[in-house]
Amino acid sequence: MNPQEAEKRIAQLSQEINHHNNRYYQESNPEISDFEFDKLLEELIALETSFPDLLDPDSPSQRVGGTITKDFQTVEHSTKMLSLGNTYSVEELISFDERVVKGLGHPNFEYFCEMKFDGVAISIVYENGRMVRAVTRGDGYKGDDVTANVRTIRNIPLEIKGDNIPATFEVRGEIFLPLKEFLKINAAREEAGDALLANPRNAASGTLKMQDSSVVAKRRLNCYFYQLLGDELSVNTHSEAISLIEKWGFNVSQTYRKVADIQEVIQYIEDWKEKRFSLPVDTDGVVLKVNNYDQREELGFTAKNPRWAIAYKYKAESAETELLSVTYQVGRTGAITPVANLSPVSLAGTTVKRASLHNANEIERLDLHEGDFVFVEKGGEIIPKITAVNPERRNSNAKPVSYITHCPECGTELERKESEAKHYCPNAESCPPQVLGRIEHFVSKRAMDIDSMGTERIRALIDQGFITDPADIYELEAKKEELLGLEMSQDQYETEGDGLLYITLEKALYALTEGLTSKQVHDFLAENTELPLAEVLKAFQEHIRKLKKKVPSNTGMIDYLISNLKDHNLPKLEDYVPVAVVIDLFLSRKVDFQQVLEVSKKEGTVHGILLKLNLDLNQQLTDRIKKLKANTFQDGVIKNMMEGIAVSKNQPFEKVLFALGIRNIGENTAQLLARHFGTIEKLEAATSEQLLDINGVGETLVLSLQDFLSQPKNQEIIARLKGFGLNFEVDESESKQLGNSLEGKRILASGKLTHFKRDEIKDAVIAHGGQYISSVSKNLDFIIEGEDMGPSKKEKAQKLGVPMISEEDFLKMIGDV
Ligand SMILES: NC(=O)c1ccc[n+]([C@@H]2O[C@H](COP(=O)([O-])OP(=O)(O)OC[C@H]3O[C@@H](n4cnc5c(N)ncnc54)[C@H](O)[C@@H]3O)[C@@H](O)[C@H]2O)c1
Ligand SMILES: [Zn+2]
Repeated sequence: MNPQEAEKRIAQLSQEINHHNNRYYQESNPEISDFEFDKLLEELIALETSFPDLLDPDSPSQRVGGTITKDFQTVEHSTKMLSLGNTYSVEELISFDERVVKGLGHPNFEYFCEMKFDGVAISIVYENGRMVRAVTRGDGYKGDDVTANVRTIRNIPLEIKGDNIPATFEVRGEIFLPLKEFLKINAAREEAGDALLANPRNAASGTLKMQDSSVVAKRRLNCYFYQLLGDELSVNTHSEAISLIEKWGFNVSQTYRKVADIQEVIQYIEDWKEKRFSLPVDTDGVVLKVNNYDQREELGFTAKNPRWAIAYKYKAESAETELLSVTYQVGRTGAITPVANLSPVSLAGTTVKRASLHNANEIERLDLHEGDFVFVEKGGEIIPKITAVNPERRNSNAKPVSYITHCPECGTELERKESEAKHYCPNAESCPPQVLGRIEHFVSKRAMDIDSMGTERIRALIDQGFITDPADIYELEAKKEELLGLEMSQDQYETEGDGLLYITLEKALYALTEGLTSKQVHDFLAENTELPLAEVLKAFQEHIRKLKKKVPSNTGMIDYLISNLKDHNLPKLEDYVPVAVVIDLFLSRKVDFQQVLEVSKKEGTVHGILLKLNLDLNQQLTDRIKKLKANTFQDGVIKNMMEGIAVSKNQPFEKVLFALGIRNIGENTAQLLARHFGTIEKLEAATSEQLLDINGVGETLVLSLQDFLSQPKNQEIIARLKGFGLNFEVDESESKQLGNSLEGKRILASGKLTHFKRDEIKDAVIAHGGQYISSVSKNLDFIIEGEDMGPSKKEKAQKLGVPMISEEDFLKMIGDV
C-alpha cells in the first residue's frame, strides 16, 4: 500500500470506528460484533504503525472510546482510566509475554489473571474512610459524577472501617447488572409491553446514568472491584492490593488466580472458557496483569493502554444448524416476534433450539429461505441470534421465508406502522394475548388483587371462550359447572405459521405408548435434548425395548408416528409434533386427515378439537387421548378462584379505576381522580377544563380518559361491573384523608428522612391532599430535603429553581409539630 492509499484507508477506518464507538458507548446499540470492531481497530493500528507520519493525535486508536455526557457534573480522574490492548489469539498472548520479558530484561515476574467483566467501569474515591465521589470512565481523562446513583448500590460500602486505612484512596471496578436481574427486568418489561433492554451491559450503563437515584436503587446493580490506587498504600503487588480491598469489604469476584508464567495464563483461559457462563455477570475474556508494581512502572504505557496488561477475548462461539421453521409470537401489546426453530445444536455450554428473529427486516437482511443452514452465535446477549446463512447449503428450489400476513392467534390482518420495524395485530379487543395482558392487569395485586387467577388459568379461560373482558370474570360464578374438566394449562401447546396446533413430544409419546409414566418419558427426553426429532424417536424405541414395556404395540406406534410425520411433511418444530398427526394415529384414519388438520388450525386445545370433530369414541380411546391433555380445572381450583373473585368486589373505587387499564392512568392518577371526583358518574361528567384544573392531570391523560369513556364497549363493561357490585364510588369512611394542608401541591422528598421511611412520606403527602412526584422537575412546588440528598439532584433542583424545605418545615406544614 502506498502512502496515498494508506491515508485514504486510515480516514475511512477512523470514520467507521468513530461511528461504532458512538453506537456502542453513547447509544448503547452496537451494529457490529466486538470481534468485527476489534478487527477494524487492529487494521487502523497496523497502518498507523507502518506509516507513522499519518498518525493523527485524534485518531480513535489513541483515545478511549467513551465520552462524557452533559447531564452530570464532569470530574477529572487523578489517574487516567485506560483501555486495555486486546487479542483473540494465544500466539499474540505469547508475543505479549515476550515483550514483557524483553521490557524487564528477565523472565522473573508473575501474572495475575482476572475475568474481564462486561459492565461499566467506575472509579470511586474514599476520604477518611467515606465514599466521596464515584465517576465513570468517560473519555479516560474526565468522567461523569454519578455518586448519587452509585450510593444506592447496596454492596458498595459507603464507609470503610478498620486499621491503617489511608486518608485518601481510590478503587476501580466494574458495575454490572446481574444476569438474573436483567432477565427479571426484561420479563416485567415484556409483560408491560415496554421495549426490552438489549443486554446487561447496556442496561447497567443506562441505569447508572439515570437522573432519578430511587429508580437506580430498584435495579439492584452490583460491582466487582479489581484495582486500588493511592499515594500512601502499603502494598507492592496487585495480589496484595486485592487482598487488602477484600479485607476492607469491597466485593471482589473470587475468580482471580495468581500464576507463574504465560503457560499458566493459558491454562486459566482454558479453565474459564465454559465455566464463565455460570457467573452472575457476562464476561467476554480474561485480563492478565503483571503482578508487581515496580515492574509495571518499568514497563509503562502506550497512549491508550498499559504495557503490563492485556485482555484475551473469547471469540463468540458460533455453530451451524438447520432452520426447521419460523413461528410467530404475539405479545401482550399485539407486537409480533418471529422465532426461528432450529435443529438442536450445542453452543457455549447449552443446547440451542431457537433464536429470535426480531422482525421482518431481520428475515430480509439474512435473506432467510426455508430449510436454510444458518450460523448461530451467542455473544453478550443471552438469546442466541442468527448471524448469517450458509448459501452453499441452500437447496436450489428453496423458497424465501415469507412473513405472515395475519395474526396467528386471532386471524386478523397484521399492520405495520410507518417507521416501525414490528408488525402488530390491531385486534386489541379480542386477540387472546392482548386480552390476556388486560385481564392480568385487572386481577393484579395493585388492582383487583385476585391472586387465584394466575396467567395460566386466565389464558385457558380466554382460549376456551370464557373471558374476553374484565366483566366476564364475574360471570364465571354462574358457569362453574362448565369449567369442570377444562384444560387448565396451555404449556403443552405451540402454534406454527397459520395457527397449526402442535403438542410437546413429551405429551405425544406419553399418550401414544402404554405402561410408561409421564416422568419416564420426561426423563428420557431430558437426557436426549441434543438429538434431532427423527433420532429422538429412534432412540426412544430403543429405550422402551430395553425397559421391556409392551414392546410391539409401543414400538409400532412410534413407527407410525415416524412415517406419518414424514408423509404429511408439515413444518417441523423441535420438541413438538402436530396435534393433527397424533390424533390421526389414534383415530386410525377413520376421519379424513385434511379435516382433522383444518380443525387443528382453528382450535387451541385437544379438548376443543375433539368437540369440533364431534366423534363417537369408546371409553378406552377417550382415556388414551386424555393423556394428551394438561391438568384440568377441578373442584378445589374452581372454589378457590370463586372466592378470590368474590372478595375482589370489596376493592375501593381507586383500585377499580386503575384496574380498568385506561392508558396513562397509573395507580397514582387513579387515586387522584377517584378522590377528587368521588364517583364514576362525576368523573364521566367532568369537562376537560375541570379535569385539567387538577394538579397532575395533563392533556394526554384527559384525551385517553375521554377516549376510553366514549367507547360503548367500555361503557358496557363499566355498567356490567357496577351490576356485579364493584365499587364505583369512594367510601368516605375508609378514606385515609388526614387533612388538606397540602392541597394542590406537588412534592418530592430526597435523601434520608428521620420521621418517615420512603413509602411513609409518600402516604403522608397524599393523606394531606398533596401529590407525590418521583423525579425532579420544574413542576414541583417544593422538595423536602433529607440528609445526604444526592448532589446531582440538588444541583438540578437549584437550576430549576425548585424551593427546598427541611423535614421540620414539612412537619409544621402538616401540623405534626
Ligand atoms: N461492537 C462495537 O461496535 C464496539 C464499539 C466500541 C467498542 N467495542 C468493544 O468494547 C471494547 C472496548 O471497550 P473498553 O475500552 O471499554 O474496554 P477494554 O477492552 O479496553 O478494556 C478495559 C476495560 O475493561 C474493563 N474490565 C473488566 N474487567 C476488568 C478487570 N478484571 N481488570 C481491568 N479492567 C477490567 C474495565 O471497564 C476497563 O475499563 C472492545 O472489546 C470492543 O470490542 C465494540
Ligand atoms: Zn391477533
